[in-house]
Amino acid sequence: MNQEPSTDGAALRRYHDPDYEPLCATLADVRANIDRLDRQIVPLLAERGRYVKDAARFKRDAFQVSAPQRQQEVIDKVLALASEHGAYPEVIEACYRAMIAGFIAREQQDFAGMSAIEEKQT
Ligand SMILES: C=C(O[C@@H]1C=C(C(=O)O)C=C[C@H]1O)C(=O)O
Repeated sequence: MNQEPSTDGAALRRYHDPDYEPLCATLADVRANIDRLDRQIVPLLAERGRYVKDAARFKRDAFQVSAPQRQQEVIDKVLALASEHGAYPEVIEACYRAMIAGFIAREQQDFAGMSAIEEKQT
């Protein structure tokens, strides 16, 4: 029978690593911290999305909206940050690839609803 874990009981397992320092006494405490971080992460993603929207103003076509070279730069940059902060690199890469795909889909929609500004002749 599948059952969700108890949130208020004591730990049921331990890590073999003798240096592992537990963070929380209960799963409820773990989840309260995850919820606290999610409340910080989502507003940051909303702000990131507003900058992605603004980026569309500077582009000529769908290829420029996609900007694959910049995408790779972002992945490389966040993998370096992951290493600096001890984050799981495969999780960070998967999150960012999914996130950028979502942002580009939105940016393509935004782009389609814009009109070009006539360029001044010099
Ligand atoms: C925001 C941009 O547009 C797109 C979105 C990106 C992102 O979410 O980081 C990166 C490159 C582009 O695919 C940009 O060109 O900088």
